[in-house]
Amino acid sequence: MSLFEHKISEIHELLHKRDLSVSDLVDESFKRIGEVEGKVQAFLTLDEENARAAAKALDEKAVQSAPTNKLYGLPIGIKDNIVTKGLRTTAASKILENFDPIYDATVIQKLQQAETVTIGKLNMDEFAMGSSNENSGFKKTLNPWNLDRVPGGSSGGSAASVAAGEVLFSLGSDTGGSIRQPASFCGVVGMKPTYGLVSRFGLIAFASSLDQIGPITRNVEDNAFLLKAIAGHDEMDSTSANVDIPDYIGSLTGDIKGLRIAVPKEYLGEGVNEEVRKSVMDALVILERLGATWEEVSLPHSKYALATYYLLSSSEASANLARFDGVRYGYRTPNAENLIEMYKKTRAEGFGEEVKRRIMLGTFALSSGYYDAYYKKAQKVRTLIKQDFENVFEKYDVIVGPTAPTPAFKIGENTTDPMTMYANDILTIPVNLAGVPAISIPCGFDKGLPLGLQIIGSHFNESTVYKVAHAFEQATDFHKKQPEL
Ligand SMILES: NC(=O)C[C@H](N)C(=O)O
Repeated sequence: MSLFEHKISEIHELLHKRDLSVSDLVDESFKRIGEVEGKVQAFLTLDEENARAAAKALDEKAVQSAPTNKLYGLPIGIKDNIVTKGLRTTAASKILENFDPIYDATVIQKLQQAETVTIGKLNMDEFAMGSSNENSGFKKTLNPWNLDRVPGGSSGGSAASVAAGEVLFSLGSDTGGSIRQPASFCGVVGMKPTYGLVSRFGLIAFASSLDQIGPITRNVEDNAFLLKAIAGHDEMDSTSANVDIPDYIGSLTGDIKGLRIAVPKEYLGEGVNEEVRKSVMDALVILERLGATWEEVSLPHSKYALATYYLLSSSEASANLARFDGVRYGYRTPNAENLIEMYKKTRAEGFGEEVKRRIMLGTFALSSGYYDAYYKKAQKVRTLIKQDFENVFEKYDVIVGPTAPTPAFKIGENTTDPMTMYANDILTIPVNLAGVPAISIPCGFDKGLPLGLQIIGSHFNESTVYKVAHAFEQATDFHKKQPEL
């Protein structure tokens, strides 16, 4: 059995009793990477030398006093759009191929305080634009459950590395489903926190009003530990919320008797695969057995979510990505005659197809004459979508449905028409537009491919989301299955 099949609390216990060292954990990580990385391709950069040095230093420290910090010495992988000082950070884009940040993101500083060990940086869709990792500027990560399938995206490397046992846990980011959909495809637990709960300082911006960093783990308890470590107010992020961070672990105990679940009819309708629908219905039976009740509800504006998201996120991307101009960061074309040509060629050569598509879409939506018809209208619809959620949460504690309409699709299956790729986000996007928290946890399999259950909470109510997720996990075995690699 791999060390990483243990929960954080169990590993901590072993470290505390000195039955295990941090170097053992880091060895385990690199041993596994040596065995499976050739197949899975989850990492863009490995940081072996520093990871081993950090492990040694932590082991020496532990001789003086036994570690009390729960995350002490645990090997973590970081999505490559989160900046790490001196460690190459590319956002999977050629335009940042050789970019070494000069500072650490706030979440990285927090992990340093928690004394985790960074193993490396994980593959993703370029600038987080995509649902399959096929838009990475460097390579395709494959699904550990079936190497012909995508791992999901954009945090595909983050989900695949955890599922493959290369790291104990990872950080991803979620703008329209980028943590939850890959978690669903790879059979792991992924949490998109409430907008504002986790600092975005040092997250390479895609769509600033939607982006959130969150944890990907093998089980719900570990996820709660990691979120607790990275959440909290940060004056470096003006949208960071000043709220108390509850004891998520404490909230896992206790039952879900009397809990009221809403199941949106829009989330089980046309386009949702039969096995996916069945796994959600079976999950509801289990939740009922645990004492919860459920009713069908409507989120009537869901049908506008996809269009709203792709308008707003592309508009924000068109503004955010203006900074990649060959002057300030990264790549600069070697063959330009003048400044304007330098800008044009740098961006034409540095960005991939999907990124260019979104910049053009967003620039169009923001341009004078179209702004009111597209951008402004989308902002209004976003408010209606948010209100849909608020209405449901007046009467219900959580909303439950599938994470994605299908299990992991085949590599190349959705690449010819961007719309089919965008449609994969249909069940995750409304959550980002509303700013509420949601988790994906394993809830079944379809022909050997994992399926995810999405549990959505009201603003800053991660505790209730975790409690329901944990109760379901304790009553099922889906999270215990491992991919054979
Ligand atoms: N970034 C995300 O959350 C993923 C989404 N599929 C997108 O391409 O925008």
